[in-house]
Amino acid sequence: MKNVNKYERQYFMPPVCEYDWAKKDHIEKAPIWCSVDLRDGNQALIEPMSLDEKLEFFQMLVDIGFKEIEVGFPAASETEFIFMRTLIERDMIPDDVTVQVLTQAREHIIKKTFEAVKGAPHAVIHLYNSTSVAQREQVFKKSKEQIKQLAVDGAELLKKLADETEGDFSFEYSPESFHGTEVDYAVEVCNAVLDVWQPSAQNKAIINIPATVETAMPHVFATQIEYVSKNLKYRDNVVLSLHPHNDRGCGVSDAELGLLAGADRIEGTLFGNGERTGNVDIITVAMNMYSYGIDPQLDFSNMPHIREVYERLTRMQVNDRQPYAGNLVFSAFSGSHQDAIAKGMAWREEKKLNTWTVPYLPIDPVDVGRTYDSDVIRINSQSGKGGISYILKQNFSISVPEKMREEVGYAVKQVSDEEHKELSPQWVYEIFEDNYIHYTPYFQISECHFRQDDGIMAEATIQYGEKKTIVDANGNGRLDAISNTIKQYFGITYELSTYEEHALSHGSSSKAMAYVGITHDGKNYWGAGMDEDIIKASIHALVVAVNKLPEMTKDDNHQDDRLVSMLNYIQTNYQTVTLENMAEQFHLSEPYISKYIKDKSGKTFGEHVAHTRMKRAKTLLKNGNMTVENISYAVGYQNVEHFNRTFKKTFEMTPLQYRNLSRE
Ligand SMILES: CC(=O)SCCNC(=O)CCNC(=O)[C@H](O)C(C)(C)COP(=O)(O)OP(=O)(O)OC[C@H]1O[C@@H](n2cnc3c(N)ncnc32)[C@H](O)[C@@H]1OP(=O)(O)O
Ligand SMILES: CC(C)C(=O)C(=O)O
Repeated sequence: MKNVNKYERQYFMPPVCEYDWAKKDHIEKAPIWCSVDLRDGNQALIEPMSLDEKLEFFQMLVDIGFKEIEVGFPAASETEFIFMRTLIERDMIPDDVTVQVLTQAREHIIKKTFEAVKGAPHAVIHLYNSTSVAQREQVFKKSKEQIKQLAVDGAELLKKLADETEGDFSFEYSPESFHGTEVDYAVEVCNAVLDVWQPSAQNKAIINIPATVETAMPHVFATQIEYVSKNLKYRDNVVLSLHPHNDRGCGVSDAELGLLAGADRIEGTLFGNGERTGNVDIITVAMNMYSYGIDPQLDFSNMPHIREVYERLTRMQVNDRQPYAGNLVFSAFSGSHQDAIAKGMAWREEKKLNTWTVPYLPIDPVDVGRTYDSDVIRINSQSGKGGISYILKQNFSISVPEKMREEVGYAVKQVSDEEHKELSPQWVYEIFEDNYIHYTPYFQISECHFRQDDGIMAEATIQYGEKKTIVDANGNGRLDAISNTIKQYFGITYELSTYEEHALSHGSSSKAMAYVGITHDGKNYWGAGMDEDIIKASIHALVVAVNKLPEMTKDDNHQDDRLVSMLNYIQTNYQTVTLENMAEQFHLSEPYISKYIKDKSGKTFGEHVAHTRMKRAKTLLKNGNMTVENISYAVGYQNVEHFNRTFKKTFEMTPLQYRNLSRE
């Protein structure tokens, strides 16, 4: 950065530096909050708010619990003036709320301001003038004495007009551009203004220290504020207020350290709207206190609503990472965070904790109107088994067995990695379903009967392609007996290593969920089943797991190499495959291929093609960036109607219904 020599520090340390503020480790109580959204926030908008918009915003501030609201700069524009008049004339200011208006230290502006506040039940008239070296020299071209006199003249006029105007008024003074002002001089000007106003216990004055342009580090600001607090006259009758901006990105720290240093009041805005980088974000300061167990006396429990109103009326956008309010601020995508959150939530439930200690979540998202389901654990390629299992459990009541989680995790992550997409809970569920429930089996058990006979005797109908064989075997339980029929029939070995089941309470269904893990050659293979009948669910899970054994996919006796090649050919060429080009590829006749596939796999050539195309179409639909027509062509259907019908038949819904479901 070659221009660095152009810059030098633009702030002053106080003549005496004390650091009592540094000995305090927390803020003890909520300050007086003053929202300046309708003034400082509004003056910084590309398009300032209209009268109706200001009225709606005002109401929201009242609902949040603000007791002091700077409603505008009435001398600035007709809208500002009328807004103030409307609040008074329509009696819209609640008894416990004080409105505040800003004015420069110029006679005609002050007079116009008093016209605006005439009849106010109670209003603060906020006077400001810049005291900084730069503005004394460059803007006002006045000496220190003359600038002080400008403030004093303004203060006197305020006092005079307040006496003459109907209504109840108190005063605030800001030495604007405080950071560019010698600290003792700023205090001198404030004290001169206070000498005019003579604040009392019944009629306190507000001295507001603005970090108009934030040029100092927060600890410097705190040290300055401690000096101001200790050197202001009438201190007991003065409310010391801060008005931090955020040019260095430290507005919140300025406010917090300034409160430790003796300030009583904070002026700021929602979401930090305001000039340039904005004013201090009151939500963050308040919620930081909340996270320490201090009631901020402001209600942000419906943050999504506050955010919606704010975005609509200001036409600003709340950043995804905005503390306590952004879309992503409670979301964990990464595996270790998700794992810790899921365990922390389980711990909390198990121990019935009242205090919040869940790792990675500074506050309970529910307290600001967010939900665990859609906000906290979100799945992409950075996610892990803990988070993925949490999603399946929270959204679909699927409790993946501990030992199965890693494999499920990798299956889900892989899809996100390949698609470069976040996966919705519905998508995660479908991956689980495709891999463990709807896994296309080479064999099935189409029927089975049990009888008590030295343990359990199972009689299973094993269906392989068109062929059905009834096999008997004993076992020490029903699943074990069925497993033995399979082992016996196929001549394979494996160990039934995990079996878990639970009821599925999701939605209106009352199904049972079963998970089976088998071990073969030191490797685990998993399947899951869902059925009203728990034994059917268990058998299904077992059959899926066994179908995944390498023996079942490689052994010539059971899995024809030629069939595998044909099915692979269909999978790879699903867009264009026909019996004709398969016949050419395999040097066989079309009718032969057709019959061969049906006999060996139990499904027709057309069903295999449609199934593969539909699976691909489903992925493309979920990606959301292609039209249904284009997807239809992409997966090999020239006729969109035909595509729609096939999709509906396969998934019992139209492509559009599916797309909408995936977005939810
Ligand atoms: C840091 C802050 O946010 S301060 C608040 C800033 N907000 C706004 O300015 C928004 C509303 N402002 C306005 O609508 C207009 O500026 C008005 C109506 C207040 C004044 O309008 P105008 O007089 O037409 O213009 P402008 O603001 O440029 O006036 C500048 C003059 O005011 C003087 N001035 C500026 N601020 C002050 C002040 N606080 N006290 C006394 N004089 C001041 C300037 O020195 C300059 O004086 P000059 O005429 O001798 O050169
Ligand atoms: C008028 C004052 C308080 C102000 O807005 C500022 O200095 O930022």
